[in-house]
Amino acid sequence: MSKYSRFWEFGRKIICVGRNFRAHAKELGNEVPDDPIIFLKPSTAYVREPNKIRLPPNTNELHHEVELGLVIGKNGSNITEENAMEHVAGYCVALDMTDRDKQTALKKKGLPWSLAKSFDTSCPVGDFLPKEMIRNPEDVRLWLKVNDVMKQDGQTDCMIFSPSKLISFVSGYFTLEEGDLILTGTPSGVGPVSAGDRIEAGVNELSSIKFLIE
Ligand SMILES: CC(=O)CC(=O)C(=O)O
Ligand SMILES: [Mg+2]
Repeated sequence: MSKYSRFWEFGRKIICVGRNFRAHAKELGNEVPDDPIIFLKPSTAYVREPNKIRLPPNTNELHHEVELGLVIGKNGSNITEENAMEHVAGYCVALDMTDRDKQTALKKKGLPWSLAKSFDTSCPVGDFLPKEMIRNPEDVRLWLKVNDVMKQDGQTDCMIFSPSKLISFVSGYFTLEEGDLILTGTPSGVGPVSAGDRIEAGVNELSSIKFLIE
């Protein structure tokens, strides 16, 4: 068993990348960024099956975003793109649950997105997938169904910034530590979920998660 098989218990950083897929930036009317857009979630955002995703306070529009998670296995700062993958212990399927209404209101005021993105249970995660299980993280299918209807189905080769580029960029600002998780952005098809809905999501056919909205 890998040291990282319960990476969410390390209590480390969850570093998230926004607008890393052109089609998703376009569907929300956002510009395609010149540099990665980065935000953080606290470790209290983690939730695992069979626990449920809770609606944040006063939400009108909770959105699902399926993402590929990179689990960091080696500390480092100022990591080069060439060496970046040496710092990855493995992968997981993750959701970046987002209070879209709140995010839109905060964006209009030029304020940080934390309340919209970082609430308890905003980061459901699947099992740890050791690095050997995904030979090329730039060739992975990310999919998500709500109540058995496919809503997101994208390939990581459509990422604007590759996993290596993201690790190199982020590590120039934050020292990456063992057990950190990087969420690499969502493909298009994000949309609302309500109490009682069932989300199922996965990477390829390798790993899938099922969560109920409370
Ligand atoms: C607009 C967003 O919420 C950005 C984001 O999280 C993404 O994955 O893209
Ligand atoms: Mg996201």
